[in-house]
Amino acid sequence: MKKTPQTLTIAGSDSGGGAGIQADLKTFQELGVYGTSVITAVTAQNTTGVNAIYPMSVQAIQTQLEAVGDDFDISALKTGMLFNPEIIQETAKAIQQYGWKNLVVDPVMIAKGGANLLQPEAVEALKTHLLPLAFLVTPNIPEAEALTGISITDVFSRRRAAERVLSLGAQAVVIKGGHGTDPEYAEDYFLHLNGESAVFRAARIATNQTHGTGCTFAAAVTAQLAKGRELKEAILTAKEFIQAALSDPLNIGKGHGPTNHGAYQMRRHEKTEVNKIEVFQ
Ligand SMILES: Nc1ncnc2c1ncn2[C@@H]1O[C@H](COP(=O)(O)OP(=O)(O)O)[C@@H](O)[C@H]1O
Ligand SMILES: Cc1ncc(COP(=O)(O)O)c(N)n1
Repeated sequence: MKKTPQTLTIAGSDSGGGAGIQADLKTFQELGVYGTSVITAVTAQNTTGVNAIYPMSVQAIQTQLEAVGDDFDISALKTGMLFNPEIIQETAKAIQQYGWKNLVVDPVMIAKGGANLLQPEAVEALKTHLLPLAFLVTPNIPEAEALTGISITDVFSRRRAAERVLSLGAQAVVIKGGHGTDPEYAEDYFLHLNGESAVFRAARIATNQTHGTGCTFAAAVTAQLAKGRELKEAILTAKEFIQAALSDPLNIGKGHGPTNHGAYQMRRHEKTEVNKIEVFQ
């Protein structure tokens, strides 16, 4: 009997439903994989900001990881908000113990409203314990700068930062361009340890409905990897998914609204064109 691909997200809960665990599970569902979750922290959050963060105890995280690891065949997984060094270490330990492959590390650091979702002292733990296990790391521009100490101002510094991330032990990196200054395009830069590189370019959409874009993008890559897609193909689908999710806004909340997780499948169903993604090798 054919089994549904099973995935795992290890991340924080967003009570507003647009980012974190909630965004990941919605994305998994939309892309046809089964999603499990380990909650690292509960945030009291909505589209206007993060009001409070309640990290889970290491024991609560360990037992969730065990519950998932002992029962499910995880084909791909992602990490999001990990908050502190202890949670990062526990997560890395379980990934190694269960031999989970296809790890997508979204090195979540700061929420759009400015709240710290990773303690500053945890950046080192992320570099030491988690990046060496990563099949793909998906930093946005400020996260890539924090991981590498390189200020990204042009395509050359972007390449150097990507190389530096790979030197920390990850197999591949995508530096996402949502925070870039180009008014026309949102460009994501891919670099693999085997030397392959690519630029995924989409038309920049003028919107403030961007809450959870990074989580959604990484979850979409994870879902596609779980289905056995090749890495660059998985990234292209993720880019199409986020482009559709940004193109059909839900207009929910008073601040940075969530993206529309249902838009990609809706557009495929209705055969509506999504803004084309250009890929430059
Ligand atoms: N305004 C936008 N228009 C089109 N794509 C965007 C826009 N903002 C972000 N993206 C895309 O969404 C994904 C998440 O990127 P980014 O916003 O940089 O991450 P994060 O949410 O982690 O800060 C990337 O593929 C990026 O190119
Ligand atoms: C629990 C949680 N995890 C992650 C994010 C980052 O969201 P974004 O994808 O917009 O960077 C968030 N705001 N809340």
